[in-house]
Parts: sequence; C-alpha cells; structure tokens
Amino acid sequence: MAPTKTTGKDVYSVILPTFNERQNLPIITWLLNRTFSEQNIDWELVIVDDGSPDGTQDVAAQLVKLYAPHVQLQTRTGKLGLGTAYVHGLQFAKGNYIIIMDADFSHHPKFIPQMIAKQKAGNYDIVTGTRYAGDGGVYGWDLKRKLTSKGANIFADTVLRPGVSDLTGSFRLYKRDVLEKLFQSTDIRGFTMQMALAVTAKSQGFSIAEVPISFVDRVYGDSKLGGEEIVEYAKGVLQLWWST
Ligand SMILES: Nc1nc2c(ncn2[C@@H]2O[C@H](COP(=O)(O)OP(=O)(O)O[C@H]3O[C@H](CO)[C@@H](O)[C@H](O)[C@@H]3O)[C@@H](O)[C@H]2O)c(=O)[nH]1
Ligand SMILES: [Mg+2]
Repeated sequence: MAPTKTTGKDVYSVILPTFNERQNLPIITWLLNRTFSEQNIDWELVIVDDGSPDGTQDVAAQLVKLYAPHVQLQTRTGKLGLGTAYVHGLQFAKGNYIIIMDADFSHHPKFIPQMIAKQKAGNYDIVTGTRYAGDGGVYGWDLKRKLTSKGANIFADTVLRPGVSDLTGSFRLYKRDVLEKLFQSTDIRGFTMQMALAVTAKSQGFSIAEVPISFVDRVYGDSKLGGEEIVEYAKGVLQLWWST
C-alpha cells in the first residue's frame, strides 16, 4: 500500500460512477475542470460507467479527448453497483487524494475547495460532506425519501455511535492510502458502503471532519436506490455491530 504523500504536489482524483448520466456528465465535468483550474489544483476525473444503455460512454469518450489529460473512462460490462464502482475506479486513479461523488449534481463541485481546505487544516484522513449539520440540507426529496435517509442515519448512529452526522452520504474526500485500507477492511458494498466505510474508519482510529453541503435531488434521470438497498443497509448496520 502506497502511503499518502505529504511532500510534492498533491493530485486529487475524482471517482465518478455513472449509470445513465449522458445528460449530466458534460456539465459536471465542465464544473470540475473550472473548480480545479481556478484553484490551481492538480486533478483528474475517473469515470466508471457500467455499460449505460443511454450512450453515457460515447459522451464520456468525447470528454476524455476534450479535457485531455485530465479525464479517463473505465468501463464495466453491466450494472454492478455503486460500491464496487469506487473500488474499480481506485485502481486507475493516480492521485494521493480521492474524491468520490455523484454525477447528477446532487453533489456540487463548489464544495470541493472547502473539503480540501478542511482536510489540510487538520490533516484529516477523511472529509465528508454532511447534509445533517451546520448549513447542510436536502432539497427536492419527498417526505418519504427524507425520512428514509434521516432514519437510516439515526438507526446506524444509535446502534454504532460513530459520531458522524451523515453516514449515508457519499460526497467525500479520502487520503488515498486510507481508502485503500478501508476497502480491504470491509467487504460491504452497494449503497450501504458509505456508512460501513465511515464506521470502519472510526473504529480504526482515522479522523473524519465534516463540511456542510446542500444535496439537491437530480434533475435528469432516476435514482437507482430501491427497497432492496434499504434492507441491505439494515443488514449492513447489524453486521458492523457484530464485527466492530
Ligand atoms: N457505475 C455505476 N454507477 C452507478 C450505479 N448505480 C448508481 N450509479 C451512479 O452513482 C451515483 C448515485 O446514484 P443515484 O441513483 O443518483 O443515487 P441517489 O439515489 O441519488 O443516492 C444518493 O444519496 C444516497 C444517500 O442518501 C447515497 O448513499 C448515494 O451514494 C447517493 O449519493 C450517480 O452518479 C449514478 O449514476 C452502478 O450500478 N454503477
Ligand atoms: Mg442521485
């Protein structure tokens, strides 16, 4: 495992899993480029697409050329899930810091400079975007989805007490070697993985700081979260309760 470099120039790799994000991908890539360029930060984007039928890969291939050498496209043959998409993308990422986020603007790149500044301020292992502290919030979800998300956080916090206000959110900055270690430490993947990574990180003594974010529901396309994932999540919390 390569240790996170503390000398030399930092490189931030954004791992962006996509499934049917043809409409969102050009704009999110444009925003990422603008954000990093304005701050004079070295960056790359690793798009991990799972054979989206809507032509996401054709759009991604154009972006690879347009933003060369900053963007790479890594593909898998079928929809294999969000968690394993991050693990897959990490193999190709060159940065010593890894940012994971969604492609549908629920996670706005404007928060990235704040996350980077926060990480540097305390040399934190992880900085997580939080919808449930400070100025953070959720916009555009119906009451059922809001209650599901809040309930999922309260459930895991009650059972596992990790002291992180947004366990299920996935807009995060990790030191690369910390993320690699966490992937090796838990085999929980899917939507449950965000919670499992945060809980495992805390139990291993890694430091986690938070940056309030506004999470805005997607405009284009559909959420891939369903009832099956909610059951998986509850199982994941209990699995961690046994093992940590
Ligand atoms: N490669 C790949 N990408 C996927 C897959 N499933 C979803 N994605 C991508 O993963 C991102 C999140 O998927 P959404 O379907 O938009 O998730 P969501 O319902 O908005 O859920 C969000 O909030 C949850 C917490 O409330 C988070 O746990 C989750 O990670 C995500 O941020 C999007 O960029 C989407 O294209 C998959 O099987 N494979
Ligand atoms: Mg979404």
